[in-house]
Amino acid sequence: MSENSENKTPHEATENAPGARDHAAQAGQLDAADPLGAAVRDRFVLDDTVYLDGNSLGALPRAVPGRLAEVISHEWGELRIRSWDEAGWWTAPERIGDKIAPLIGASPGRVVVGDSTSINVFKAVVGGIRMAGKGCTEILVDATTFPTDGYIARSAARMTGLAVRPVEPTRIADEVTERTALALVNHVDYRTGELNDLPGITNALHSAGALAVWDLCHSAGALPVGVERYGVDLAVGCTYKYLNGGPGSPAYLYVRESLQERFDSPLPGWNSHADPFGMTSDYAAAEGIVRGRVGTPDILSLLALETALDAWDGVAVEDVRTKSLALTDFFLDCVAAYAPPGRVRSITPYDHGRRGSQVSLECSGAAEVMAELIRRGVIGDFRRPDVLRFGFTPLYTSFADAERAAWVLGEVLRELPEEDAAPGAGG
Ligand SMILES: Cc1ncc(COP(=O)(O)O)c(C=O)c1O
Ligand SMILES: Nc1c(O)cccc1C(=O)C[C@H](N)C(=O)O
Repeated sequence: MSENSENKTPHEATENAPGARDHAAQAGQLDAADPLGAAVRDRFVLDDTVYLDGNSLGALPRAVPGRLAEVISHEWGELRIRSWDEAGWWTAPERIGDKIAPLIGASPGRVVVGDSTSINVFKAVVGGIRMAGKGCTEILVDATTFPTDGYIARSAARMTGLAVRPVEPTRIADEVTERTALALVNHVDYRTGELNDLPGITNALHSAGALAVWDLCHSAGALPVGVERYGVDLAVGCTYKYLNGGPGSPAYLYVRESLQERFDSPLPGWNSHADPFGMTSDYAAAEGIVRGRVGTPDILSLLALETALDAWDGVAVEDVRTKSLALTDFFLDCVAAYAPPGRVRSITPYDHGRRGSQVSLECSGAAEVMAELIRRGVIGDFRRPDVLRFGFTPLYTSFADAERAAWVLGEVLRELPEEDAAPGAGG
């Protein structure tokens, strides 16, 4: 595999002869030796395109359509209202939370599934502020965050009378003060694929008396998170990326066990009530992670997610991480070999300790280049102004996919001369 990829950058490549597809044989060897390999890949519906957009929408697990058909025809069609009890609909948010828990390093009873990530950010930030000390006057927000977290955090701060200070993740340890209630940080940067230092940042926040709130959207299912091991206080994440739950599948909220009793949800809907069918006008929060619930769960999406998570049977997230790093190393090597020198530059760190499971390449005319890649069957995505994003989902991405994507990228870059590729074009 790429022993010295950390010293090599795509723009240093010198060999670009079209036809010198010299990494293809290596891809075959790596796939043959891959312990996740074809059997796990076969759990997904794939076609002959190279799908490198699982960091935005994961592929469809093969078992989901049949399960959904059964839920619709039997549980909804025949059992109807009885399914809330008889088919376990009512308890699905906690049950499926327990299925996600091991993937992020949590014990049972710490994760509840429901609502969107944006809504869970709101619950976590306001809930965190309500647990913070009286003298706190501000929250810190990852300056590079996916926008929704920033928008929600600013609104939450406005509602609670606190200030918001955007801080680069690497600066949080220096910027946190005794007046900081919490910091909201993305574990992996959606744009660059950079992995932020969750243990170090969490520790620094705790040393200053602040809570650590993590957005795991781009890390859960791609690498071990270790929420309990590192003492994370609150975390949120989506399930439609590396967890393959489907478009708009419900998100999750993690609350550290020792904080659950103090977790005062800003959205105390009836599903989080200690006695929801008491239908009383007074609110009494349920015990435990149930208090992270709001209203009626989105059962069809929830149950699709539950079956999607079966694709993890027998798979260790540590093995997924090993393959993810091998895939991204190999892709960077292939890009170095196949792309015309100087046309792309990786903005994803080469250092394994700082890399998530995607490779982002800065490229002039990126919108046009990605459109052409997609036309040729290589599906990544584009983020303005000039970033090509390639997400690697170790459960189903093969080394052959990585090689083919880099090869087609090389072809496209040779055919679209740089001067024709307007920087920042498209949206
Ligand atoms: C880091 C991060 N947070 C939040 C979101 C979005 O959350 P929601 O599912 O609420 O749209 C995304 C992606 O869409 C994301 O990448
Ligand atoms: N959630 C998405 C959607 O509903 C439509 C299109 C894309 C998305 C995404 O997830 C974007 C993604 N979070 C990103 O990293 O850019």
